[in-house]
Amino acid sequence: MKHLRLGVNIDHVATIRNARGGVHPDPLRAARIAEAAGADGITAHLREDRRHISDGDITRLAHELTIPLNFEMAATKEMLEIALSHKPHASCLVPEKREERTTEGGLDVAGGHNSLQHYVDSLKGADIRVSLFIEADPKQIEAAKNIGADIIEIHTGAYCDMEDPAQRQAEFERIQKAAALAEELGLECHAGHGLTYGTVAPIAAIPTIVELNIGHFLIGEAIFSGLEPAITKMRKLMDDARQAVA
Ligand SMILES: CC(=O)[C@@H](O)[C@H](O)COP(=O)(O)O
Ligand SMILES: NCC(=O)COP(=O)(O)O
Repeated sequence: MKHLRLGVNIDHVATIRNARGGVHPDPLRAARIAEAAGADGITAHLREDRRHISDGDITRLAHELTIPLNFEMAATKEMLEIALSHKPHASCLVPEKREERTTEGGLDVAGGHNSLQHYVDSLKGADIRVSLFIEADPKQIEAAKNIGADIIEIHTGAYCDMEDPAQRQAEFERIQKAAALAEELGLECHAGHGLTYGTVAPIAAIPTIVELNIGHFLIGEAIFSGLEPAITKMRKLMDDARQAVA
């Protein structure tokens, strides 16, 4: 059974910092705590509007982290230049709409692959692993393979938000099939967005998923329990779910 990695997304440490300006709380300090608590990597999304993570945060993370950095970025010239200057372990291309509250869906790789090809090639040319954040849709997964992505990250937001059990089960099965297709095509499969203690186990039990990226819930939970205990608990829920299917 493949090891299931946990990437801790620290964006919302920066959200809290930015509410007052200044330097507290520091996302890099959160990243170090995450590592001590068993995170395998750190994810940070430098949004075009800089609503949370800043350019300075990315510089510090890229230079000071001892675990891999997954740099989430829109497919823009500005972000590409930043990625190429820091050479993170991986870059995950995500769709971005300035007015959205959070990432609402996946990239349309199948419909717009010509525009993404340049970004995939440039990042890979700099030895940066390329991930595409997409919906659990076979068309998108095949398109990701065709443009040379190394990884897909399946958007789990809809699965997490669905309240109707039948609908959630249907979305879960779509994710399960998508993860199997990714493996068949030789793509590494990650998943994330909106995952919580309550929703993580079924996703963690999908054997062809090798990494989960989790942020907003963990940072919120850290207010009540502390960051290290919140991550330790998430890690245990993931490991227990994985063990149960081994
Ligand atoms: C792409 C993704 O799922 C995360 O980076 C997420 O977007 C971060 O949080 P916000 O959407 O709130 O910026
Ligand atoms: N790519 C998903 C991610 O990094 C974390 O999303 P969330 O847990 O903050 O919703």
